[in-house]
Amino acid sequence: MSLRIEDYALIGDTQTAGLVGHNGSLEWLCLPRMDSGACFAALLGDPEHGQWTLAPLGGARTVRRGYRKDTLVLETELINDEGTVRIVDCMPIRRDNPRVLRTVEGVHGRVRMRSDVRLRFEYGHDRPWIRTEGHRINAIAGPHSVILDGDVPHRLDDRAMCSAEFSVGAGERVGLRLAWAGPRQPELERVDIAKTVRSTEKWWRDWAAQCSYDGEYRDAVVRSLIALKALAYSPSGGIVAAVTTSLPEQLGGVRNWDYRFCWIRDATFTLMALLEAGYEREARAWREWLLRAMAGAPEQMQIVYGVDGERRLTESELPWLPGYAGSRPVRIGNAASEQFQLDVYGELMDALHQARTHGIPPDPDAWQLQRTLLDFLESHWDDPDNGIWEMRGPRRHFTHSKVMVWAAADRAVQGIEQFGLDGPADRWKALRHTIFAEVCDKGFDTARNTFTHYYGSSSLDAALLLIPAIGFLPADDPRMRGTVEAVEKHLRQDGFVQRYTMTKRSEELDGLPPGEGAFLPCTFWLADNYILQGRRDEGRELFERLLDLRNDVGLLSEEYDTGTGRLVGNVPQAFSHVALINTALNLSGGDRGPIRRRGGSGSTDQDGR
Ligand SMILES: OC[C@H]1O[C@H](O[C@H]2O[C@H](CO)[C@@H](O)[C@H](O)[C@H]2O)[C@H](O)[C@@H](O)[C@@H]1O
Repeated sequence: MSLRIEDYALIGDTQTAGLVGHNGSLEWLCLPRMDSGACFAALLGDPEHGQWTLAPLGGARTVRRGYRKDTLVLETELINDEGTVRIVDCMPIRRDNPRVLRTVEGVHGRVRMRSDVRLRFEYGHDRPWIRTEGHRINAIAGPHSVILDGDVPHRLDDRAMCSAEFSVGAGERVGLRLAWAGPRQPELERVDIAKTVRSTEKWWRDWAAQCSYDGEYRDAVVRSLIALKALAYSPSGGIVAAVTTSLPEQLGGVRNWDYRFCWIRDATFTLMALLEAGYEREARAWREWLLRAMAGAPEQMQIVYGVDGERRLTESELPWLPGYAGSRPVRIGNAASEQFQLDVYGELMDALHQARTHGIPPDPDAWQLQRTLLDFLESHWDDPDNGIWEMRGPRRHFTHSKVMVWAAADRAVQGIEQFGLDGPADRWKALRHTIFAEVCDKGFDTARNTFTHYYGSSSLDAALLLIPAIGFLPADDPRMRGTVEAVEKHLRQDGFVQRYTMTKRSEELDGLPPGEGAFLPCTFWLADNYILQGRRDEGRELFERLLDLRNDVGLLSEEYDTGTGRLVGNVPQAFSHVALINTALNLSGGDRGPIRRRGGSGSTDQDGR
């Protein structure tokens, strides 16, 4: 039986990441990069697909679990009749090889422990050749070579499982290390595990200390920032949407996607939250990643890239994996990479505009890129697209997509007016005005007093809750109030918001059978609208309900299944943590919250100019 998605905690080294269950079992680990094949994939299958269990012999229950304050160093305390142990898990920030360090500390009594390591490369498909070299195990298959060593030796059995039994008494410590090396890398040196855990802890604390937010939700905000930092691939500055693939949006369903890639949209949202919280270095690194990834012809711009800017993210299925809770297919790669999504241009222009506003020194290449994008948009803004929700059905004129092209034109105009950049201001103003008028005409249903999902439709889209944040219309505009009411009435489920109207007919729209959880970022956006409308108490109440959905270590996935009361979808999800940070800052910031500053710059076309 799989653990629940909320039973997992994250460890990572800002280049790759793993998930540890509340029972001390490491069930997901991709080496050497976040998007590499997993060597532990039990999360999407069973122990034979790769897993490292570390637990008291004969069972135990978890008494406490949490990260050491302001770090990504995880502690899991387990108890049984013999006593209590604490497992400390982390991945040191990488200088050379990716490593997982697992330390068992005796807290009370003397506890007999067992470590079982099943290394299976390529998502549980490849059983490696495993050799014992003294105290060390070495598992090799193709490009992978993993060593397992530490204070106690593991022995290999005939089922390719490496096991160790040992005991720890109060005050004693046993350290274990798993490290990846490429095929031609030199012999790995032994490390002082305790010292390395301490330096990892310090690294995260120093990073968290840079956070400029010190409001009432500081702990939740810092935990989310740490999750985002773990999603940023440090060698390039790319930011992945989540560290997992194929955790289902509906338990047992088919909406299972690979999120270990850098969506321009998710990454720009992430960047803005990092900027708001004082992390400028990450913002610069992301801009560099972006310029490299997007270099070339604008018509070839993708909506999602690999962590190093790779373009080919071919989607395929892994038929040997039964999927999380039987949710098939398990997919790697993502066909959304071939989609056309207009909103991305607006998000990108907005992110670069916010970077300027925050005083990040301008980069001439970045402005040149923006000019090229605007040229492209001038002749393509009225093409149908796949939209923010990456619809796999026919392309349409999504209202949110057009609003975001308006945002692209608006930020370009602001670049000229506020920062003295060079460009055809009158042409871009005219474009902005044309789009504004068209959206208000074709994307708004006057009879129902709401913006609609796509031109001429009667269905709804929670992405339109972003309109005030973007600055297209203020939150107290009657059309926006009407849209919020419609979302409350038709897209809410037990208080949480679904992305868009989902009926049997909507299968034609997204190309998938209906059924998924409430989308957590959309629910945060509803809270933002309450705050902007002056309904602060409702905003706070909804925000605190969302905070309660975090698991015991403060992590959120993408969606929440209100029926079963469980988190669903990939985890930890950047989109959800970004939205959490923004709403916390909006609640604490009063008139200076990010949403006001971002959308309320007064450059809008509200009067239809
Ligand atoms: O619902 C179908 C689509 O679902 C995924 O996209 C979602 O996740 C993306 C990454 O967080 C996000 O940018 C997008 O807005 C979401 O709809 C999936 O990646 C797509 O392939 C799929 O078509």
